Amino acid sequence: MEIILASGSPRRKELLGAMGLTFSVRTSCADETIEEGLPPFFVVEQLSLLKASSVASIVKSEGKEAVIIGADTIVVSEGTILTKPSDEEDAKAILSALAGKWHSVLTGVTVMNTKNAKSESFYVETKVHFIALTKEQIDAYVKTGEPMDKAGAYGIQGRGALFVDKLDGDYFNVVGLPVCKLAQVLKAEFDIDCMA
Ligand SMILES: Cc1cn([C@H]2C[C@H](O)[C@@H](COP(=O)(O)OP(=O)(O)OP(=O)(O)O)O2)c(=O)[nH]c1=O
Repeated sequence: MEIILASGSPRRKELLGAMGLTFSVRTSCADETIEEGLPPFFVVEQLSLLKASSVASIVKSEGKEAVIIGADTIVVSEGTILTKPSDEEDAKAILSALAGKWHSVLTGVTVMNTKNAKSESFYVETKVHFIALTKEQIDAYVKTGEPMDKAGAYGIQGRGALFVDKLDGDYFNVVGLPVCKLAQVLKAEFDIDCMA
């Protein structure tokens, strides 16, 4: 069965590749608007489901079958959901809110088999702590452009690593894909064994 990653994220492509799987990539055109007041874990699971379903309909309309993987990552700071910054000012405001505190990074994942309509959604939470940051440090980081396509306005895999002094959970979950949990779900529910 063909495996399709329903994501335009280069990080997710790299991580799924590192799991040893052969797959293709199709970008979803799902509407990622977040309804107010929903619990963050529900939001990420729903968005991952939307992304996977959107690609599943295209695959089905082409008369093909596949196992589709969709994912979504958000940052939660003091109960507020932070997605990608809308502009540089927003990125600065987000980073100021994260500085000197703990926040959570949640990635929701949906795996869907179009052949039998089996679908599994789950999420993984990683807690991340930032050191205190000065306005100058935040401005300099935003100038690099790194924050603009990332939830929470930082990339732990890049210069954003300089802000992180503590982490509790799966590092890869922060980068966009909880590879260990995903491998377990693929094996248990979809008979796809990454370790074979
Ligand atoms: C916190 C953090 C997020 N991110 C990224 C992971 C995700 O790509 C992105 C969150 O946006 P998403 O909407 O989850 O994903 P995306 O728009 O990049 O890709 P697609 O919807 O097509 O799957 O933030 C990092 O790369 N490093 C980090 O440290």
